[in-house]
Amino acid sequence: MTPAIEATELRRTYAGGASGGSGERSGARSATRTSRRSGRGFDAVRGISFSVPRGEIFALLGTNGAGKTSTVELLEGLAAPSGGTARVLGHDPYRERSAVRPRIGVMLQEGGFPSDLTVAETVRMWAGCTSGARPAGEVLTATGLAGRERVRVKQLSGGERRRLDLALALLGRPEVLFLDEPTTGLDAEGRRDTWELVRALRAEGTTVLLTTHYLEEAETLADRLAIMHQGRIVLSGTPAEVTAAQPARIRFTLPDGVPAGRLPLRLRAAETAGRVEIRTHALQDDLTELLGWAREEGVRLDGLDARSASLEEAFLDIASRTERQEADAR
Ligand SMILES: Nc1ncnc2c1ncn2[C@@H]1O[C@H](COP(=O)(O)OP(=O)(O)OP(=O)(O)O)[C@@H](O)[C@H]1O
Repeated sequence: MTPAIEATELRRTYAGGASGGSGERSGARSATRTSRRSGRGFDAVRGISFSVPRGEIFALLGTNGAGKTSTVELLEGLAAPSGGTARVLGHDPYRERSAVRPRIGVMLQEGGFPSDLTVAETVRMWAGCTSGARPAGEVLTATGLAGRERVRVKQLSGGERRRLDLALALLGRPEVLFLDEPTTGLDAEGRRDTWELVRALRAEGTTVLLTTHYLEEAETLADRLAIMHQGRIVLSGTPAEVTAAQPARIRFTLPDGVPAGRLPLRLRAAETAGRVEIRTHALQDDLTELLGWAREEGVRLDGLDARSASLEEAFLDIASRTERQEADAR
């Protein structure tokens, strides 16, 4: 079966470079810009490949300015790639827009509806442009906006506007749903409601591609994810695979008079003011060895804490590692 979404060596270059000219979105840091400028302009997306099977939730993560929105816009058919190919439901989303558009739902970062319209009017207007639209009540209930129909868009809170964005994206019963930072601005409850809704959509067979800055969101929601940094995918896989690539951590405090140098050699440890941290890819073996050593030596390991890496650690590690590599290259 053709994947719902397929990106192959996808590239996006903004003409004229990213020197703060008109039309440029904010978010890039100067170091990032320098390394991504080429003769043709600014390389926001630098040859990325991934595919999303039907019915899967796929999350694109990345630092600010990594190229997530630029990628999603190519897949939505809002711009033509500068290189490589994008396929959505087997079609080119830019050239075959009329075949793709009715089958996808798009929630942009900024909805930009007329702010004087009410919620009900906005949904009606949108439904008028959507073939086979769901009843307004259904999408408003699904997104927690039932009862807010008569409120003007300008009177909605930021979180309620995100919900309205989502309601509109759902109107056409999309087979593929693109969600660009769907829960930004939502409170904890709103975020959880959105997660439940996205899971329910997956259960109905909808494919979802989302971008997010909330690592917990990707960890709990995504079947697979990719982490972008400076226009490239630097790590991808299931949340478990991505975190497994990172070392686990064992931390404890040694009693006064027991230097970290007395630990078994295998447990290469970093000590700061008595607190020891061991980073390891063999958590069980190293923990067993450490506990055996402590027992034999009669040493108490205060505040002992052993844990696998989280997605957040994987993410931070990637960001700092690539920044170090860049600094070295400069
Ligand atoms: N129209 C444009 N012209 C020039 N540069 C642009 C334009 N749009 C985006 N960029 C630059 O391309 C890079 C990628 O931007 P993009 O918005 O895709 O990143 P992102 O990963 O979605 O970031 P964020 O998490 O901050 O939303 C950034 O450095 C941005 O400044």
